[in-house]
Amino acid sequence: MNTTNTLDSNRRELAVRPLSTPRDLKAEMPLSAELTVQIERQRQHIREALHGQSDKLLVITGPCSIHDETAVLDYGRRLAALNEQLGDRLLLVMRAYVEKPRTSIGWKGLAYDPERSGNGDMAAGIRRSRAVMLQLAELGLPLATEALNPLVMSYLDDLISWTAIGARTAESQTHREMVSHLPMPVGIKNSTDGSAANAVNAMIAARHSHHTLGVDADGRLVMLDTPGNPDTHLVLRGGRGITNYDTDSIAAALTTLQQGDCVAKVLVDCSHDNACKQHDRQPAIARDVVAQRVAGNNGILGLMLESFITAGRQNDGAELIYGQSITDACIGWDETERLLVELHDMLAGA
Ligand SMILES: O=C[C@H](O)[C@H](O)COP(=O)(O)O
Ligand SMILES: C=C(OP(=O)(O)O)C(=O)O
Repeated sequence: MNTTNTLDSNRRELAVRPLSTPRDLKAEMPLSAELTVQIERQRQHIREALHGQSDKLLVITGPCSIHDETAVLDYGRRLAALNEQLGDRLLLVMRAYVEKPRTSIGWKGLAYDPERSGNGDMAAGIRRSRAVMLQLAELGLPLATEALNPLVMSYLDDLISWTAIGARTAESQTHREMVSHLPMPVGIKNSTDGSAANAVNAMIAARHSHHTLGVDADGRLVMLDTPGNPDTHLVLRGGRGITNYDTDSIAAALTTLQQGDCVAKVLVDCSHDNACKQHDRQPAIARDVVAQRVAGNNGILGLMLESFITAGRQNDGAELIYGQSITDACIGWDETERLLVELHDMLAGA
């Protein structure tokens, strides 16, 4: 599978490296019958929170990106243990992000370049992504990821309970068509300029059926008739340095959603522009959002945290600090644990 063909092109040399089909990789690393049931149940729990049939607060937490599977599994074990204690009020979902959208260029994630050498190796990257997600799911955790390349998602979709469409892709027709056939709830982020309009248009587009081009499980080009996805919601992540988690911004977002006849629920991303890219602002934002919810704002579905074992971020290199992000800065585990316990206590007053 690591053959490299060089094809002639009128314009430039194109290297083509064949990959396993989604069917073959899934057969090599299959979900057990128990895991299949677990993941469908976890998706259903999120749908219930989304459609007001459960009052659990959805909390999506975990590293900005996966670069070290050992540290990510360590985080997953800690989160799974905490879930035992907090799962009656919090619906904890772990971020398992293997694709990173970049503002311009940069490491694009485990699925693309698992050794971070710059050479890329998607055969190994997608295999390692599926392997680590499978191990995380076996800990009993529901998983969240960002769907960036629809073909990457076709290797991983059965493992995921919640998917994000990022700020940079919410306006893309390809992504909207993909959401319309993803089998799980999907959060769509406001654009990097802070506007929610693209995300709301994406929700409207994604709940409809589409005729589009796709690739089937055996890698054949096919035309897809998608069913439409009724389980989408808005994610507020701020934009251009301006936050949008305050009561007025959330009220405005809920009005925009109602005008588009969309599910009037928002999830607040406490990181990114809401934290002005300062990871240690996240806890105060999370407390503020949960206080709004406890005060009666049921339009708040939940929140997202960028969190890992060691706080902060580091540049990639030979000697890396264990459990620290090499993409966006995260809060550390001790603070995450304290915060989640505190949010759980706050919800006792809801
Ligand atoms: O969440 C991660 C980053 O904010 C996103 O991937 C963009 O990163 P960049 O601006 O460093 O490219
Ligand atoms: C890239 C991310 O977010 P955004 O699309 O909001 O920048 C992320 O959550 O990793």
